[in-house]
Amino acid sequence: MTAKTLYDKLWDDHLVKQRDDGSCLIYIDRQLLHEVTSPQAFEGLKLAGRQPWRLDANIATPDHNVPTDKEERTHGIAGIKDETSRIQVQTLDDNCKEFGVVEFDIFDERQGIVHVVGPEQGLTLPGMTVVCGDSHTATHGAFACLAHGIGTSEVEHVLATQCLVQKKSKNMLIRVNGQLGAGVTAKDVVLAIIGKIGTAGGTGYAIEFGGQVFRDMSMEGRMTVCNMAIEAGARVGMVAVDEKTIEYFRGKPFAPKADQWDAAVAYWQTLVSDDGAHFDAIIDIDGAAIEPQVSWGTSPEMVLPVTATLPALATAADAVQRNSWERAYQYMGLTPEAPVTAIKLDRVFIGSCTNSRIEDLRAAAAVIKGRSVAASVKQAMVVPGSGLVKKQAEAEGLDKVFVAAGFEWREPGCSMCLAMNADKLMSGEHCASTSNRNFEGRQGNGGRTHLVSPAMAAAAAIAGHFVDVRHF
Ligand SMILES: CC(C)[C@H](C(=O)O)[C@@H](O)C(=O)O
Ligand code: SF4
Repeated sequence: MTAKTLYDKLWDDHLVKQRDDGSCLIYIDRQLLHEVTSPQAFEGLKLAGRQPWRLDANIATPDHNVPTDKEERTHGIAGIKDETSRIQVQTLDDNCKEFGVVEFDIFDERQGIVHVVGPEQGLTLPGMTVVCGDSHTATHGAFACLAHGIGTSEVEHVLATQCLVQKKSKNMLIRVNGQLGAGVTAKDVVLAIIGKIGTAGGTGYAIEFGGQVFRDMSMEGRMTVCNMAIEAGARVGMVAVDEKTIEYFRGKPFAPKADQWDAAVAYWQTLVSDDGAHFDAIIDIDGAAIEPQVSWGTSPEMVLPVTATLPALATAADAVQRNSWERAYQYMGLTPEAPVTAIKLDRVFIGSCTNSRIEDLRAAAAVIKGRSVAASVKQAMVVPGSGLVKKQAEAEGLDKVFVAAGFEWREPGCSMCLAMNADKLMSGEHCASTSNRNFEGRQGNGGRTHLVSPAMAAAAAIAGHFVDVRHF
């Protein structure tokens, strides 16, 4: 039997049909739905007079447009001020009721960002194909799933047929060897990877993250890394199953129970790349050399260790890079060769599907405890990824740590990760953000995003500028 990669196994286990031109039909086990990319899909079903092919494979929750302000939130959908946002969330509610799709609605404590909610509920399980009309679906690959984002017409296709037309990607292995230093987290690992391979480095590949650093990493950390596989150009990021993966799902509401649990675990344990499996590309990185990272520009690959100075234009690899750096400097209002630690912050955002899980909030709170947000920082906010993360954090008293330091403690949603709700940057403002995208206007028109880990964002909030959290 030929040795297979994890990706090959997941692919082969779901392949329904392959055509001569290489296009394939794969079976989809789970579809997650949110309010932004599902309305036309449901509309398409209605027009064609179709029903979902396998209703219980779908699950929905509103996340992008929901207000995170406590007072606004008490009014439910009616509390959403922006009309388009309100209609989207209402439409998701209506469609779920009409078709019978289970929805964690705005009042449900299980509501949250789809990529936080899926694993938390055990709706995402090892070995599944998971899709969502959302590019950060790669997050679920942390559980050895074949998970990727799809477009709205594909959302409709999956609703109607439970299948998807796909072409197989090539296999890439990114190994981060050795051990991370203290204060260096999963977010720093993935930013360092993107800094090295670039935002096109993974194009055409399904990336498996391997090596000691990922074996040592928590499931939350693995999700953070896979979440940003898309920012490295790949649609898919994965980590092989180990004991941690299996333990994560024990007792989760939608995870298999009793006899089915043992059978599932037996299958899950096969979800690793075989010895000698062929990878089309292998990249090795020394984990010990990774420092806390800060993005300085308008692409995740414009990223540096916190100890660095911003690049001189003369060091650009070519004219294309020089131009993009020049433009980024202009947009970000920064000067070449200035130290990263000289970047001052107007706002701090701890949240998003990259870093809003309990471990992220604990890491931020550990830095913040007993300290206060700098007077020069206009707003610092913590937005838990789901109602259950919020509840857990409150049970641990983390909310009190945040509030005592001057942070706002918000309701779950995508929030300031993207300017689709009331949480936005003003033009020219610099934000230390634990999210995953930093292109122009991402967090609000003219807003300037710096991608960092929760611990680095927390330290920046206290200091008012970036600081090396390892010595803070
Ligand atoms: C709105 C949605 C389609 C989008 C995505 O696909 O990723 C959003 O979640 C994002 O992060 O930009
Ligand atoms: S938190 Fe941000 S990246 Fe994640 S799904 Fe929401 S908008 Fe997209």
